[in-house]
Amino acid sequence: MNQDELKKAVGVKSVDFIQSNSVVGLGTGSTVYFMIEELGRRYQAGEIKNIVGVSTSSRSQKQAEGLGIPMKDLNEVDHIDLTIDGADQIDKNFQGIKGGGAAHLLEKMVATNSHKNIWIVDQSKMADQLGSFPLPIEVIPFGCQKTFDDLAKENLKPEFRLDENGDRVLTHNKNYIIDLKNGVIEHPHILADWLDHQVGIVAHGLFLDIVNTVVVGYDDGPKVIDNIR
Ligand SMILES: O=C(CO)[C@H](O)[C@H](O)COP(=O)(O)O
Repeated sequence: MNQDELKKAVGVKSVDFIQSNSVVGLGTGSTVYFMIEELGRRYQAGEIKNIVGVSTSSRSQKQAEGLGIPMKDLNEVDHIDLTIDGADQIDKNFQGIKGGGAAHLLEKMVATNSHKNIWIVDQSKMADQLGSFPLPIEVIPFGCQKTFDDLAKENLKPEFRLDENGDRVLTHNKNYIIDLKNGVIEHPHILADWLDHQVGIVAHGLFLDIVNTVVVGYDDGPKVIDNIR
């Protein structure tokens, strides 16, 4: 199977976890795309009824609305039953890096307001340790060079993320993304704690102790790893 087929297989499989009468967080990315397509299909067929979606990006919002899935803002729901999202890297302790699509602030807010979180990934995302995927940091534009310098002083090898025109990528909230390219992250909790305390950083892509179930796409089919925490 090619990578897209693996992504589709896990996206479709993960919809088995969505129950009728529930509030569902919809992640962002090319793997989640397949999940939303399948959710829309089952919703239209009446196989899943009475759900409300909460999206993590305008892309997912538009896709879900186009499929007729009722959507609400995070402010309009008192809880989310389950969020299904992609990930950029998952280590052997099921800690993750997210934000490759620059949506990790909204994704983290939705994930931390969810009773349960499922990540859907193809096999290439599984790693022993985090870090070969650069760690995305969302920073406010005001004073961002100071924030950048602080990250550089810690030897975290920061680089502003640029688009195809060479302009700084803007997030949903009109912030910038800095990717940290310092390689293997030996102590994710220590780094996350430090980043959480830097003024000017809005959100980092370390998603620690969040996921409950991972669905991994392998050539012989999706494997569900459940009851992680
Ligand atoms: O964190 C994310 C967006 O901010 C995505 O979930 C992550 O980048 C995975 O995307 P894809 O399924 O396209 O590989």
